[in-house]
Amino acid sequence: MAVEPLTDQEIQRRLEQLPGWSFADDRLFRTYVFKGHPQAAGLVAEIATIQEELDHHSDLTLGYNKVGVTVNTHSVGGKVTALDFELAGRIEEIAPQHGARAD
Ligand SMILES: C[C@H](O)[C@H](O)[C@H]1CNC2=NC(N)=NC(=O)C2=N1
Repeated sequence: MAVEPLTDQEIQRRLEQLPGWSFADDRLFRTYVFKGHPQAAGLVAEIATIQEELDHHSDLTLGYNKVGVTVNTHSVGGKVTALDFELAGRIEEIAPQHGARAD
C-alpha cells in the first residue's frame, strides 16, 4: 500500500481522536510528563519496541521527567501520513501504563 500525505482537513479530523497531540510544521507532536526519570525512560524503551514493529520511527527527546515525541514520514518528503497516526495511537495506548500525564 502506497503511503500518501494526508490533507490538512484529514489531519484535523484524525487529531480529534488524539487529545494532547498537535500538528504544526508538517509533523505530529506531544509531550508527556512523569513522576521521575525511570518512568520517562521506560516509555521511551517501549516506544522503541513499537517503532521497530511498525518500521516507523519518531524523534524522541528524553528529559528528567519528560518525553517529547515528534513524527512525520520521511519517505514522502516529511509529511504527515496514516503511519504517523498509527504510531501516535499506539503510543497513546501504552503511555498511561508508565504514569504519563499531559505536559
Ligand atoms: C527502510 C525503512 O523501512 C525506512 O527507512 C522507514 C523506517 N522508519 C521510518 N520512520 C519514519 N518516521 N518515516 C519513514 O519514512 C521511515 N521509513
